Amino acid sequence: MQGIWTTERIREAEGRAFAVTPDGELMRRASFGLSVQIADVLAEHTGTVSGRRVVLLAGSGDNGGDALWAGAFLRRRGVAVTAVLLGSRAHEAGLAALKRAGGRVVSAEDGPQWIARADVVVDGIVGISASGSLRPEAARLVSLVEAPIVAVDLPSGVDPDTGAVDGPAVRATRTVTFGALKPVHALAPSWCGEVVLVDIGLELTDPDLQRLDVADVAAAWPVPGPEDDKYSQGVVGVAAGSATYPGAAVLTAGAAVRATAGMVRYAGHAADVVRAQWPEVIATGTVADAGRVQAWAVGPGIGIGSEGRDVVRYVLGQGLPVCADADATTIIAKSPEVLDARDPDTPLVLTPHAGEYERLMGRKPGPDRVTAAREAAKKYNAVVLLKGHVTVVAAPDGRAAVNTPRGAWLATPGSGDVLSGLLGSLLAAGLDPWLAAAMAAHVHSLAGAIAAQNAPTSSSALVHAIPEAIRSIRSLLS
Ligand SMILES: NC(=O)C1=CN([C@@H]2O[C@H](COP(=O)(O)OP(=O)(O)OC[C@H]3O[C@@H](n4cnc5c(N)ncnc54)[C@H](O)[C@@H]3O)[C@@H](O)[C@H]2O)[C@@H](O)CC1
Ligand SMILES: [K+]
Repeated sequence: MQGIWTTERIREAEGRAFAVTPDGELMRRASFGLSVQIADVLAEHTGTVSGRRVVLLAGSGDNGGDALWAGAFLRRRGVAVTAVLLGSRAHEAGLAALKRAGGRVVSAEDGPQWIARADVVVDGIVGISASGSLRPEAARLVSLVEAPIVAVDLPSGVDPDTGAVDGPAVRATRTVTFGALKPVHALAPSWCGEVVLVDIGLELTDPDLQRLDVADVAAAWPVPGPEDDKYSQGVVGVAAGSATYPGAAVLTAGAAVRATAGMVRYAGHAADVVRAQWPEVIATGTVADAGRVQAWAVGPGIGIGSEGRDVVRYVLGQGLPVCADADATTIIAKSPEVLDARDPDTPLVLTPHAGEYERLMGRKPGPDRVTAAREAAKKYNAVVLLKGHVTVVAAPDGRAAVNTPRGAWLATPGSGDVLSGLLGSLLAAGLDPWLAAAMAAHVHSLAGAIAAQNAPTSSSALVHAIPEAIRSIRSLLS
């Protein structure tokens, strides 16, 4: 697991580190690491370091200080460094160091001509003390940049704790952060670019947010043992689709088939179509006839009428883990009494997108999606997987995981049905529901990247890419 800490926790850790390190030492570590990364981006984009031109956009706080000190280090490698000072003042020691090293310092007014000739621009405008979007002067200079941007700690203008952007912000090629990952790095990947973590010796435990490593998914993925048969690995029940919309049934059941070696049962009006597509699925007309399962994936395409409501109520009443997706979420939002059928100790995973979230909670998720997911998890005593470009998975006990996607190809019809089938199969295997949801999101986005390979894809292709995704994850173990 990768840990991610809020800026408040980072400040506390910095406070503890300050107390035991000589004055200026943390900034020296940070800015030296930063200078190495700036040189690396220079080399990557121009082929050389010495003789190249770097412009530092330096705000008045320590983020600007990091940039100015990094500029001083780059001077030693023969880089022409120009600092453009923003705000009322500059970090004094950093400014002095840059000047001593032979760096040029100019006002914001003179910035444009230097920015026009820069090979790399460094965003040292604001760091973890930022609030709101870029101020007009900074926004104007940033809009002129054509060179790659290296962001110091985080891209300025993006909220450090939520990743939200509500005005001008920096879009970085690379973000060099210090000590630990902050929420912005996981929640705003398209603004951060590649994120590089420089160790400055902060000590942090109990992360506020987590992100699964490939190794975590590999280690926890259920694998049949020699004693297992088709039942013992967990039988997944899929209640999805309708006679008019059989596609959701085929995709949800198909994802379950591809994600597990165990048995998949289907119940609903699309039984014939499901059987034709997936002969290995045991398909029946109703959930009551489905036979024994260890978990249910319910909802995609079942409709939100009384029949759908009866299906959701039945499934919730079985004392088994349930992934309630799509129409099932809307049914739960509109008729919360269906939840009375549920034993509160049995795992429930809700998988709303923003619109379904609004139905469940009576308000939009808003810019702080992690808090939004946590609040819904508390209210429903369920794991909530809040869909979006970045997926957030929160548990009622406060655990939260983020899945940072690879590209945006997954925004394709039926993609959610696939996630539902994946999640159902992990619940049937007996995994902790929060971990199951985070793992399903991880494999889903990897399968999406495999299916897409930088071109549009479809949910059917996504289903077929699931084994390849699992294989590539598990190959880490061999
Ligand atoms: N504290 C530490 O131990 C370390 C901090 N480091 C750096 O210090 C940074 C934090 O520095 P500071 O706390 O001085 O603050 P920042 O440099 O993040 O911000 C400076 C000031 O800018 C103002 N401001 C807020 N939002 C703004 C906006 N949108 N536009 C313009 N101005 C805005 C605020 O008055 C704020 O205090 C970190 O992000 C990191 O880069 C590193 O040197 C590593 C060590
Ligand atoms: K910055």
